[in-house]
Amino acid sequence: MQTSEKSDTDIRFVCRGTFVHSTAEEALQILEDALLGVDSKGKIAFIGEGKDLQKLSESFGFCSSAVTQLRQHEFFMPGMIDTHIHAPQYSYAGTALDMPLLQWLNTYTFPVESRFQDIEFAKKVYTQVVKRTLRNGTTTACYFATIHTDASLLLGQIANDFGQRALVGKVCMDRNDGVKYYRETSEESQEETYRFIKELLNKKYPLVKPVVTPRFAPSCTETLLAKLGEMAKNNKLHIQSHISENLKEVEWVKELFPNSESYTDIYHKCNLLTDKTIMAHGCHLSDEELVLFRKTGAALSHCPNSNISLCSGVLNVRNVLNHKVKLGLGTDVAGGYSPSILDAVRRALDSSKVLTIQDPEHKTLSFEEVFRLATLGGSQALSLDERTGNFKVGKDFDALRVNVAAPGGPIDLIQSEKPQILLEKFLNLGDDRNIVEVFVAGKKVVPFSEP
Ligand SMILES: O=c1[nH]c(=O)c2nc[nH]c2[nH]1
Ligand SMILES: [Zn+2]
Repeated sequence: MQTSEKSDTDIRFVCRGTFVHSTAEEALQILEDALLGVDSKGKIAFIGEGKDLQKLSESFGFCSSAVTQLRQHEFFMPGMIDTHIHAPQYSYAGTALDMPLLQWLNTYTFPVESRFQDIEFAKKVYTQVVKRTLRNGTTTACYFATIHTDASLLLGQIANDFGQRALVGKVCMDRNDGVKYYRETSEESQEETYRFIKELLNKKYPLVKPVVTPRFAPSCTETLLAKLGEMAKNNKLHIQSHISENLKEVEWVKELFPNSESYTDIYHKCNLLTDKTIMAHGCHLSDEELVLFRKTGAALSHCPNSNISLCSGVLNVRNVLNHKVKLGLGTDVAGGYSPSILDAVRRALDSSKVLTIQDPEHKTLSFEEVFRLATLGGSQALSLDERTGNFKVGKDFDALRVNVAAPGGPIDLIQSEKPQILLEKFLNLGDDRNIVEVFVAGKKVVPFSEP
């Protein structure tokens, strides 16, 4: 039994049933007939066994009749973590997947992102993306916005209003020869990033924080990258960017930064690789670069839908894990066409199988391992694992109540199944119809409450 030190914590609610989650030791730990109590601050106060109901209700002072009992085919799992998503690109998700990265950015992405100076358009898209991801079980999202400070602040406000845990980044880019009207001067980028961070922190949103966001090395001069590194260091901020997604991009980076040893070295020299850094993709990183990630504590976001959709490459997740680099999953909307981390789970499994087809020695990822990437792995990658990622006393209760046999849902259960099979079916076949409730920091955020 796990309990918090103080037994006089006010209990907000208690649930009883099956809980599945990951730990450092076990990719899948199943707690059957467990009792989990959430305190008035939204934190997990205790996790015990159903048979100890009486004892727990006495020491924590809750009424045993007020316990919510999960039904058959239901379980709780930790909320899923999207470690890389472009909120503005949700406006064209599901389209524009017919060209490689660099052309794709110039043809679709930059023209669309430039529209977000229109705050009404931003409000519409950002409300939709926050609602859609929450419904799909994303309790934490690490968002790229655009270069527009006020619209980026609005994204933070909308995530806060709907109760999603989020890191939000105002995008920085002081070079863009492809689409010249979508870029800032270096001074603007620095000043506006400073304003963005200050204003967002001043809001004191409990779950929404800023993240320093150079788009990627080709969009930024070395001067800007170094200034952003300094800003992140002085204010102990999160950092996000892209790295080694596509081979043409890697070649281009070599031309733009001839004095750097590698793509990773550029970010490293500018103080942008820290234990609060998350870099998307990394499909073409060398082992030496992975060693540098490990040394600095920087993390990778694996975005398999995007990597396949834009024909960028296939990340060897097994190799990343063997290098002990922190790793989470990302949808990378809209290079990835799906806003659901369940889709990222499936594409990660498919990608791993493709690697096994190419090399039978490759050790395919199991669904349990990918489940861990979608939850605990994501929280570690974002350095938020003190707060979220699994069910541990003292962490926030970020959770999905899953009903595998939800009426009208996509899964037909022929017979009663063990929790491990229920989870596997949900990961492979489930969708938002199976996610009957979503909790963030102990607050029910789905179904949405009436305004
Ligand atoms: O998948 C991606 N999406 C983007 O918007 C982007 N910008 C730089 N590199 C990128 N990769
Ligand atoms: Zn991206």
